[in-house]
Amino acid sequence: MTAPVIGVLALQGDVREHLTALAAADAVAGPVRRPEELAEVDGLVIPGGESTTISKLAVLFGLMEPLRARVRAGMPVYGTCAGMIMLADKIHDPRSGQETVGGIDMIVRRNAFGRQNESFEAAVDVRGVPGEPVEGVFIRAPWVESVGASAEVLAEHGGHIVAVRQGNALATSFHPELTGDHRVHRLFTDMVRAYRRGESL
Ligand SMILES: NC(=O)CC[C@H](N)C(=O)O
Repeated sequence: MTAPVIGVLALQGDVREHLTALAAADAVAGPVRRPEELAEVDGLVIPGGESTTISKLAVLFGLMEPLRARVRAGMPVYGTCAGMIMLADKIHDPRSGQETVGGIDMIVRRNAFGRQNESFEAAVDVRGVPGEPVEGVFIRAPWVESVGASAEVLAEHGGHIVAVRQGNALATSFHPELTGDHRVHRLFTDMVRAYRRGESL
């Protein structure tokens, strides 16, 4: 079977790092900015960045509804940090009025680990990633306050949930695309390969 085609939502954020990591995990990777580009990919990464900006631009570019539709229809999607926030059915701070794509029954708290200058790295054991713990890079990172019954917690740090999967949707508070360790991207590309084979996720 040919390599899976995986898009990176390229509205704002660390798009290039994800493109590199996906290519290293044997996917054909390209940026997605328009609904027609979204229609052509087998899976999508939503990068880290600023989730309020990504959300506003997704609405502006006419991508929010197509994104929701494809995630609902089963397309594999992986969100890091701001991308994790985009995949949350609910954001903790209801004042924000920030729209999300949703897909994971979880409540996410933005900037929960503190400000930019409180960013840190920590070893994180991620279920489904074989071998050594993953080096987790946390940059103004969210954590997950709570998950619903259908969401599976894959990792915790300091008593807080930092990685979650629900069927076709995967999310991490941290940024594996910044470390040169592509095991989490490999986990995701394996999900995309399974989806292309018609397996249910
Ligand atoms: N590194 C990141 O993606 C930070 C996420 C950012 N704090 C947000 O709320 O969007």
